[in-house]
Amino acid sequence: MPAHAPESAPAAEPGTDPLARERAHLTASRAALRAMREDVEALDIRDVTANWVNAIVLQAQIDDRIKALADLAHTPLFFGRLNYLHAPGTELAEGAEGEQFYIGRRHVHDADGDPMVIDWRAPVSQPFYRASKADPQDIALRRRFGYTGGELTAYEDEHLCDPAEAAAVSKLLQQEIERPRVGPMRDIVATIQPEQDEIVRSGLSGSVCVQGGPGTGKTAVGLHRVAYLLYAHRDRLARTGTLVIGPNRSFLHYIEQVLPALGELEVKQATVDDLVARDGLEVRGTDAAQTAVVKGDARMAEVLRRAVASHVTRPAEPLMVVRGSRRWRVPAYEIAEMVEELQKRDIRYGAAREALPQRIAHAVLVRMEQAGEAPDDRVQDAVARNAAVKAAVKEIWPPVDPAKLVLRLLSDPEFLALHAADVLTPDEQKLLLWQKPQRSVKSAKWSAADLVLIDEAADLVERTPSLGHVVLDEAQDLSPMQYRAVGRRCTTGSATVLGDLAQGTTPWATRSWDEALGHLGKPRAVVEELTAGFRVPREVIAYASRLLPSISPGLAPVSSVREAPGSLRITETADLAAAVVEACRASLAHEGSVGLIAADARIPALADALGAAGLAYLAPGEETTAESRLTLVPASLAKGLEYDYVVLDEPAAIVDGEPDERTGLRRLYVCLTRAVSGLTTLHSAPLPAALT
Ligand SMILES: Nc1ncnc2c1ncn2[C@@H]1O[C@H](COP(=O)(O)OP(=O)(O)OP(=O)(O)O)[C@@H](O)[C@H]1O
Repeated sequence: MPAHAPESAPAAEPGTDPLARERAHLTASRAALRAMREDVEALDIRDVTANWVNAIVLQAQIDDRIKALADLAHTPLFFGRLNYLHAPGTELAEGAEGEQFYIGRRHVHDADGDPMVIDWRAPVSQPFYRASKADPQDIALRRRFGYTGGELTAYEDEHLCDPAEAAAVSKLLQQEIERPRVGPMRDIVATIQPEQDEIVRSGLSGSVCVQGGPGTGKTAVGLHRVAYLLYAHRDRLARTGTLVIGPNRSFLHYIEQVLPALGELEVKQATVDDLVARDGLEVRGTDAAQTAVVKGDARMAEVLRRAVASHVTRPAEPLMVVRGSRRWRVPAYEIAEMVEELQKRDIRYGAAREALPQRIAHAVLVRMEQAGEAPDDRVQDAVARNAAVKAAVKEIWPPVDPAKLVLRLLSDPEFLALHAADVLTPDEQKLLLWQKPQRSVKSAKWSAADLVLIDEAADLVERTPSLGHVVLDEAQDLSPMQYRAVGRRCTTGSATVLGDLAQGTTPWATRSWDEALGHLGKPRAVVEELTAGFRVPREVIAYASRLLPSISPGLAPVSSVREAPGSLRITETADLAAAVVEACRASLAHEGSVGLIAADARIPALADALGAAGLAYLAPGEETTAESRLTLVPASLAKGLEYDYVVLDEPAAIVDGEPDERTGLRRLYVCLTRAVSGLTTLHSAPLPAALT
């Protein structure tokens, strides 16, 4: 693959030097983008808006459009070029004229409407990511551009139909991966790999699950998939909405810039706890691991279903409805039939409760007609709202408050036993019950798992609205009940599930994707695997992979795309704190971000040591800047994050910080796989045996 990168760009005339020609196209594209923005800015909406509400809505849309058309100085407007052998869409006939397209983050056109830059998501851009020598997809030339600080400084060509040209690894891809990290996660549009692109562009109707080791690009792929789906199905998703779910705030903060950088401003982000949060209910309690496991077990859904359904009772008395001088009697058995029929239907408790008065009213109307009256719909509505009917419905099909229901299940052993018999063992029931029964919904010490139960109960009463697409990252840590909570938010939409079974660190961590997808309600989702690692250098991933046989025996190690000799250092030391401070200083001598990762319990001591040494540090989620590049990371928050250099403090303490050894080793695996350029492991206690 010929690469071209003049050290100092010669002042060549456009037309002679290819790089100068490309730069001229960049300048012209920038001017065209500016003109597009100015056109939008010049729009006068006074004549077209009928009222002030319209005007506000339209102006907001215009402002978003102006924002989306911003020319960001450090973001290349295009990063690739394709020369087609034939015009796309035409017959592949001899002599059909080829066309050339520049591929970039957004569509730019000139004053005549002709494209200067094509959106990376457009169908004609696809071969940029997928074409190969084996399958050139009608591409004669693929050109990748290299930028330095917003300047186009290099390009790299592949002649896909030239059998004489040897295939080679792209240097620009290598450089992009190794570019020092400062600030939040960035997009990978310029270098999406073929196997990643297949996931990014898979259709909206199907759900996809991606198993991939650390640094294989799962998060990146999930976010680019949302951007792609919004492009391909903009109207539908604008109506139904999209959501990205991540494990915690600092992770969400780390990824929050990626979609806006791709021009997508409307995607919501949340943790699972955010999804199930309810007004007025605070999480103030924690569960012991064993209890949380039972609360997160899918069998709880059956317990809740039975408990909700148990509120319906058989009518004991006939119903008397008085209208004017007439009395209408509906016998108990007839109401019982209505109740049974509603119970059999697949509708929510609340919807059935609303349907019952109408059924009763209908029975009354039939009697009126038999008596020679001619009642209309208004009469039926009036009967349905009649006080006697309302009272009967309240008795037979009372309203259920989801939080009160869960409060009762967790406080009242008899009520729990009634609904959990033959679902949960007596020991499991005991684990569920609060030591001290809680008195009110407001004052109860709800745990995170309790709120998931309340969410399930709420969905039994009233259907949860579904979004168009949900991306679920770090999915391996969810309990079955949490999968259900996510699943009911995409019942009519689709999901992208991302995770790594080896990184599961909760007591209920996912054992198999098939099982998890069943709980999510997407059993037919396709499971894809990503195996090429873009973050961790070969030496470091090989070291971390020694843990795989102990933590996830079936999984193959990640094969890193990068060789970085000297990237791994393991040192035993007597004075750990001093060695850690020194290692942080040494790492800071390099460009890029530095993460000091340690067992949660060791964080205060290390904070003191850094403070005493005059080393300023950030907490995860705080943005690294060129001035402030060191983050002190508790092991429990390291998941999903990455740093150019990682200093890892006392692996044994990280393992010991977890309730069991396997979880401890998994936590260690996560921590060992956060480094892009170098990992320094320091220990005074012996290293865990699985690592040596
Ligand atoms: N095709 C690519 N080109 C350039 N960089 C890439 C590519 N794919 C992934 N990366 C980079 O590799 C790093 C790891 O990606 P990402 O965080 O998405 O991996 P992950 O599989 O989610 O990792 P983890 O399991 O640790 O959460 C990121 O910096 C990402 O930008």
